[in-house]
Amino acid sequence: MAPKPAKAYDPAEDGAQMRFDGRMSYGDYLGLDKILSAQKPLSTADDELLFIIQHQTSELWMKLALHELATAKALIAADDVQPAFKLLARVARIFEQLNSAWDVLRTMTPSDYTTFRNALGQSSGFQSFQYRAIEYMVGNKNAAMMRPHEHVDGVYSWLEGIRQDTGLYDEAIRLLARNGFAISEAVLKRDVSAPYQADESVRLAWIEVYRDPARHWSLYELAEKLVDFEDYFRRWRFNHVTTVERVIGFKRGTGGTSGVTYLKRMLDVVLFPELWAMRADL
Ligand code: HEM
Ligand SMILES: N[C@@H](CC(=O)c1ccccc1NC=O)C(=O)O
Repeated sequence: MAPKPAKAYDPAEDGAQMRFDGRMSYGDYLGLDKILSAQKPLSTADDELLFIIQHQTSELWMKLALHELATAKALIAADDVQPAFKLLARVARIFEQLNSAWDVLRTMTPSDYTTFRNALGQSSGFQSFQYRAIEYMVGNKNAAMMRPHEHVDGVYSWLEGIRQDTGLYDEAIRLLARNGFAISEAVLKRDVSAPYQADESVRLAWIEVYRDPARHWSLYELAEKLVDFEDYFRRWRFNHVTTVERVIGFKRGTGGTSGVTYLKRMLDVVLFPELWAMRADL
C-alpha cells in the first residue's frame, strides 16, 4: 500500500497571522503597492527592468545615506562624536553595498543596452538630485551642478539649501578648532558653498592627531571614518566609469557630457585633501 502523503505544514497552527482585513500588513507598512508598481519600462527590451531596478535601489540607498550623513554632521557640530562614528561607518557600508550592486548591472552587455538606450532620451544619472546632495553634503561643492535641477522648484531649493550649508569636512575642521588646534580664520570663515581649498593649518592639525592617536582618539577615529568613506566613494566612481566604458565605450552621454571622459575627470575629486596629503609626513 502506498504511504499516506504527509500533511503540508500550515504556519497558522503556529499562530501565524493569515488575515489582515482592516489591519496593517507587511505590504501596507512598506508601501509595496507604490514601490512595486514604479517600474515602467519604455521598451520591450528584456534588460530594461534590470536597469530600472538598479537605479531605483541605488536611489533608496542614497536616501538612507543622506539621512545618516545629515545626522552625523549635526552630531559632530554638537560635539557628540561617538554616535556620529556609528553613522559614518553605516554610510561607508551603504557605499560598499552600492559597489557590489555594479556586479549585477555588469551582466548587461553593450548589445543588451543598445536595445533600449534610445528610449532613455536625454535622461541621465547626471540629473540624480540625491547623488548631487550627497556630493554637496560631503563637501564637493560646485554651483554649476545645480543647473539640471532648475526646472524642479522643490528639488532646487532643497539642494541649494544643502549646497549653502556646511559640508561634513567643514564640521570636522570646526571640531578641530574647538579642540584647541590652531586653524586659520580663512578656513573657519570660508564661504561653505564654495569648493574647499586645502589649508596648511588643517594639514598640521591632522599631523598632530595622527602622531599621538592616544591623546586625540576621537579626532583620530573621526579622521579614519572620513577616509574610509572617501575610499568607498572613490570605488563607486571607479566602478561606475568602468561599467560605463564597458557598456557604451566613449559614446557621448545621454545627459550631454563627454561620457567616460567626463566621469574620469570626476575621479580626480578629493573630498578631504589634507587627510590624504599628511600621510606622507608621518
Ligand atoms: C549601463 C549603465 C550606465 C551607463 C551607461 C551610465 C552612463 C553615464 C554617463 C555617460 C554619465 C555622464 C553624464 C551623461 O552625459 O549622461 C553618467 C553620469 C552619472 N550616472 Fe550613470 N550610467 C550607468 C549606470 C548608472 C547607475 C546604476 C547609477 C546609479 C544611480 C548611475 C548614476 C550616475 C550619476 C549619479 C551620474 C552623475 C555623475 C557625476 O556628475 O559625477 N549611473 N552615467
Ligand atoms: N547616461 C547614460 C544613460 C543612463 O545611464 C541613465 C539614463 C536614465 C536614467 C539613469 C541612467 N543612469 C546613469 O547615468 C547613457 O549615456 O547611456
